[in-house]
Amino acid sequence: MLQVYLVRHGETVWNAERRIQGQSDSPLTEKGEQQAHQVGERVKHLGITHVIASDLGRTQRTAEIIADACGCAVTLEPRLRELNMGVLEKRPLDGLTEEEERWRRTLVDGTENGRIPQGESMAEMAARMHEALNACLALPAGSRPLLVSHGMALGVLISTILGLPAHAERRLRLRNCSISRVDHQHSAWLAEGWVVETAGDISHLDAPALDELQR
Ligand SMILES: O=C(O)[C@@H](CO)OP(=O)(O)O
Repeated sequence: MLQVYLVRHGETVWNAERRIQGQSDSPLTEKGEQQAHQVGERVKHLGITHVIASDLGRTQRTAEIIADACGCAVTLEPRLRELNMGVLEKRPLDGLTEEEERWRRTLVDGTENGRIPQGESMAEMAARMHEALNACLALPAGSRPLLVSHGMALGVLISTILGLPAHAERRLRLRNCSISRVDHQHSAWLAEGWVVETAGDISHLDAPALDELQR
């Protein structure tokens, strides 16, 4: 059985400001750095062998802190990036025009191939996230990877493993530096392949963490 840990990055400046990031980036806040250290403390005795991170700055920084605690190196994986949110990136969630809010809703309400102008669909993101997860199956036997990614990206991955539509991620709260785990296993009882062990665990954090854009 392969166990894969999934971590959302620590709190960022734009998370705290309720500003949409997507594939744009803002740095971790001081609290975000602390959260990453708390993940490191939590996972450092779990035998993590690989820390694999989205190549955006906020995930790289979170991954460096966790990898330091685990004594391993960080590998960058662009397929773990957050959803490309096109023209809504860098926009404040509370300041969207009516048209922008309609684009956002089309994205998250299950409209087939719904996307923000110049952005990516949930299905496209789900496909690349599954590719990145499945790539872990090629690691040497006995590996225990930890992936550092993003709120919607991980939410879509977990939702679709469960057989739910991608936009079901809106019903899954993945706070900054929450830990989830999925296992790839062959069981006589559970479904073959990936199963979800835990989602959104924040018991290692000592202060309330934001969910995506504090929603
Ligand atoms: O991009 C963002 O602003 C949020 C959206 O959910 O994701 P994350 O903070 O996890 O990158």
